[in-house]
Amino acid sequence: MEAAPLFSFGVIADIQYADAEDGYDFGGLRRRYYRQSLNLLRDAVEAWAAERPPLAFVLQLGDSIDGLNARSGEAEGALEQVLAALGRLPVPVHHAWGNHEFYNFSRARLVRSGLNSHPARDMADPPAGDCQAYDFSPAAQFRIVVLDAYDLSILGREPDNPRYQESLQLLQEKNPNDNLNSPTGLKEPQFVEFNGGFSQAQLDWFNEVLKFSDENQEKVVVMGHLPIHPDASDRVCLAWNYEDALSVIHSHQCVVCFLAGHLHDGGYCLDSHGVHHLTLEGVIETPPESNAFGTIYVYEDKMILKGRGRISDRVMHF
Ligand SMILES: Nc1ccn([C@@H]2O[C@H](COP(=O)(O)OP(=O)(O)OC[C@H](O)CO)[C@@H](O)[C@H]2O)c(=O)n1
Repeated sequence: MEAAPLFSFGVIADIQYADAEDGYDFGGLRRRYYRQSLNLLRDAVEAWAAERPPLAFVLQLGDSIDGLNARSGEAEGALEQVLAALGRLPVPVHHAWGNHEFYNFSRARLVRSGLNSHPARDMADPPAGDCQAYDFSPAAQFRIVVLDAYDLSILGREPDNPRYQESLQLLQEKNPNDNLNSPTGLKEPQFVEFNGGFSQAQLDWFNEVLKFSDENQEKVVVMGHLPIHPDASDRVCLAWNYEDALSVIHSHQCVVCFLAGHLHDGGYCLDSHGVHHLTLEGVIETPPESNAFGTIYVYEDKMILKGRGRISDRVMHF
């Protein structure tokens, strides 16, 4: 029998709840179960809450409610429902922010919402007060880093904000299409409005966290809404400057796994530096009779993912 894990945690991505009839993705091929996604979340919470020993925390990888809510004026109510479901867990939930958070809320609103899981700020944090990037240590010699993949973005900030202007300039340099959500004809197809990237300030902070972890022989799991490895994603769903994030990770020894959402079909690769990149299947495109969540059991030398529904079991050695 397997020895007891050091700790375990839940993972879930792209719930995209809305009290709306089923629809389809932009391509018209994949069904989106907007209303049912809340029931799948509740089932996930029930399964996690029953686990013994209890989980240490849950990672919610972003896009908790769908952009449809902004159009129907139901964003606050939809978020309340999702947070109430997660609130039944007796453990902390750490939230990444995705594009659908920004279709519904400004960054300023998110900072004051239940999706702000950032602990009390200290001097080592990234400079921008509205950046959802932080780290914590759930157990000796392990660290979790939450990254904000929309720190560079035209979503979530007012046009008079300098970060918005910097992001718009970069996006327009890379994407000459009239519709900035369209990747048609792009050499770097990730440069679309529904993605974003990491500011230099965030990358510098990330580098310092990983330096500390290297020096203290810690293993690090990183999470963010957008995937950063082309073999764990289609090229359209990657973070704008995914290569910069990868360079930071690869200049250190400590990172063992990068968890992301956004690509609802999911993906996985083990990269050339031994880092596991796991992109989780999205709840929103999961039929009501299935599900898409998992529990990760952490050991000294591996993580074992027990997937439910569309998410496969996986052993990730390090
Ligand atoms: N080729 C495209 C794709 C999308 N759009 C528009 O962009 C907005 C966001 O798209 P949406 O599918 O809602 O984003 P998700 O985060 O749910 O999914 C991301 C990946 O596609 C999942 O695999 C929306 O307004 C689309 O209409 C576009 O114009 N052109």
